[in-house]
Amino acid sequence: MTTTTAVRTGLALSGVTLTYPDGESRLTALDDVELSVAPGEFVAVVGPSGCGKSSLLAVAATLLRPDRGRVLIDGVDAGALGEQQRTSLRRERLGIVFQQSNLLASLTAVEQLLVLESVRGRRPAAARRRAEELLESVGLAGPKQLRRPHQLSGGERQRVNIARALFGSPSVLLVDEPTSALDHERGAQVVELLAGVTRTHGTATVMVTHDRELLGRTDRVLEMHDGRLTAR
Ligand SMILES: Nc1ncnc2c1ncn2[C@@H]1O[C@H](COP(=O)(O)OP(=O)(O)OP(=O)(O)O)[C@@H](O)[C@H]1O
Repeated sequence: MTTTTAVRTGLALSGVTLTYPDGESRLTALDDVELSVAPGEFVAVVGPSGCGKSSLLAVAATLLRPDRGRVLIDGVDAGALGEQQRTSLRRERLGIVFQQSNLLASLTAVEQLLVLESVRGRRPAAARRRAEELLESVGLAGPKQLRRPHQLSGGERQRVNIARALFGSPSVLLVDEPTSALDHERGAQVVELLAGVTRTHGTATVMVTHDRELLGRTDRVLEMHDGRLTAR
């Protein structure tokens, strides 16, 4: 099955509950979570350590199956899909930016974007052009595109991460603590960039953070406490 025909409607979680084994009992990491993010909307989720933010992203990314509830990506119910179809859904519809910039040490910035290209089957020259344009759009132009991760700053590496997440034209962008390794000014620039790409690429963007000073550029802020999500 291919999911490419689905219309872009963004991300919707309804009644999502996730538990982990915890000795004899189970720990509830997500408790009846409702979340709906439209295309072009930038939503922040804040909350203390251990409240369930990473679990929320993992479920939204279809990497973890919830005990109960539904996860819809562009209206496609991830729970109804087999493993292979979920992998396709993820590849075609989701962009994920992790906390650590998990770039491959031996590859240049432009190669980080192209590394998955053989899977997608775009023509090499067109793919390279797109990679260069995307890197430029996140503020990495010219020779910096040919640098390896250790030759880039933390903020620049995070920009490569964001460009890489956008490479497959995702409709949902999931971002985990993108500023945790950055000082305030660079963190603010990365959030500004995420606000910009949300508009220009029309992604339904969810950013998890504990840095409350960076929330001014988001459309909506949700609070997470003990696995429960509420509007602020
Ligand atoms: N694989 C696991 N097995 C058991 N319990 C887990 C597992 N992963 C997370 N937890 C627990 O689930 C709860 C939510 O964890 P989660 O990592 O989602 O929180 P978080 O808000 O992302 O925390 P942080 O801000 O510290 O990264 C915590 O109590 C955590 O200890």
